Amino acid sequence: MSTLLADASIRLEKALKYVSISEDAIARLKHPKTSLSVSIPVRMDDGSLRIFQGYRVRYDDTRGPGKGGVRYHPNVNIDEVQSLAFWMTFKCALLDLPFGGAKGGITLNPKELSKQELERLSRGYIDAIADFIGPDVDILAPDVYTNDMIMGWMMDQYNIIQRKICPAVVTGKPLTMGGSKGRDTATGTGAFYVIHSMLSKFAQKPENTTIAVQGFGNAGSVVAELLFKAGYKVVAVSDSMGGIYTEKGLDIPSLKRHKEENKDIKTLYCQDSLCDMVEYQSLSNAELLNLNVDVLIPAALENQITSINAANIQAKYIFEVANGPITSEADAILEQKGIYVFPDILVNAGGVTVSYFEWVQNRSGLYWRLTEVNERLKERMVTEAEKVWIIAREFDTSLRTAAYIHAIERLGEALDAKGTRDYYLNGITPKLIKR
Ligand SMILES: NC(=O)C1=CN([C@@H]2O[C@H](COP(=O)(O)OP(=O)(O)OC[C@H]3O[C@@H](n4cnc5c(N)ncnc54)[C@H](O)[C@@H]3O)[C@@H](O)[C@H]2O)C=CC1
Ligand SMILES: O=C(O)CCC(=O)C(=O)O
Repeated sequence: MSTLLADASIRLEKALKYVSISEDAIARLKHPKTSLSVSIPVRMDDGSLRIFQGYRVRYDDTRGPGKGGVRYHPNVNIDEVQSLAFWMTFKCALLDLPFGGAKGGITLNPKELSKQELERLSRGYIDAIADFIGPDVDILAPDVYTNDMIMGWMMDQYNIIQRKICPAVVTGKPLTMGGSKGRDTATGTGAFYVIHSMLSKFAQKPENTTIAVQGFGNAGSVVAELLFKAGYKVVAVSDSMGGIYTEKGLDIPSLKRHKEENKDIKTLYCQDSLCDMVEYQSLSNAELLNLNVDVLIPAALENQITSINAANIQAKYIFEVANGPITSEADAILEQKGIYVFPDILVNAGGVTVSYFEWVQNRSGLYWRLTEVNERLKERMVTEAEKVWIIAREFDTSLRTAAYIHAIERLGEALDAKGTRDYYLNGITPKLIKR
């Protein structure tokens, strides 16, 4: 069984065949630059001491400081964090953001901790990694089961250690602490811009388009709501407890409100978890993936579509809002079936793009209106999606390979421009591999 990072690297290998890039740059792109593993002691509310395992990986920082979220989840491990940092590297290059790729995580189920325990843990994480982060070094942000409140604690802890105010060390903060308008909805909004513009290429009209969304958190619920408002028929959504389906289309704003009140999404339509089988059906996360819909949006976790279930997918288009929801083996099966897969490093890049805007605003001290943030976001997302589309047609590759080609060209150029000390010492020039 290959690791997640090994599987992620297969995408890099595929794209390398089409790109002029030096052997040195390729060698450097295959390994994370820094992988930090820390233990975080936390005093629990009952007086006991619990040690949590945390990570921060900086995969590459050639194009700028490391950038990436922090995940709190029971399955967090070093392989997952390295893969997520790998994806961040290519995502930032694809969107032409002046950042490298990084990611962090803590292995825990945050639902089992009190708010006070969560705050002590978040501050403890910053104590453990403070020497390895900073506005010009590596910048944090939210990811699965982390949010603006946690980002606020992290920024405050970093300020305490530095004895100065450093808002640009963390993005996705509360607005009152220097957060950007629109960061809370940026991942879903960016995904909506890509989906809407790409579906128009297939003359896919919103009112005739059925959509299923797996994952109803920060990313999934926002994209589902925007698609609903644009007239698309969102027929199924799910969260970690399972999902709900109706042929006539769900009322997404009501579902969102229901979920915000900490309720199971199924209970809006079903008194218990067993639904009235005529109009609404409850379904598992696995069943949602197999629905006969036009568009499938995985917006939860990685490895959801694998060699085991890829043959059952019926959607015509998949937009990856989650990071890494499809394995490389499944990619091949979906390609054979003629399914268009729009890759994570493009589709979910709205989050980091507005994080970049937040970092810029923190450093300039001048804050933007929401319309300004969203206009700039749309312009970047649609422009880079269009470039990916053109590259895929030019080289007759999948959209994923095209996205990697586009990102690697930018990364390779930066890696070679930087050079390495041995060139200066020996006068060697890097060998280019020509396509
Ligand atoms: N938050 C952000 O800015 C960004 C998030 N992403 C990616 O989007 C995905 C979702 O992240 P967020 O929405 O931020 O997280 P979140 O913590 O806000 O929501 C996660 C959602 O997934 C659901 N979920 C958890 N396990 C599940 C399972 N096994 N099956 C189905 N649903 C499940 C949860 O119930 C929740 O609704 C992740 O892959 C993340 O890396 C990507 C780019 C940026
Ligand atoms: O906003 C950011 O800096 C990173 C968001 C993130 O973790 C991701 O795109 O996967």
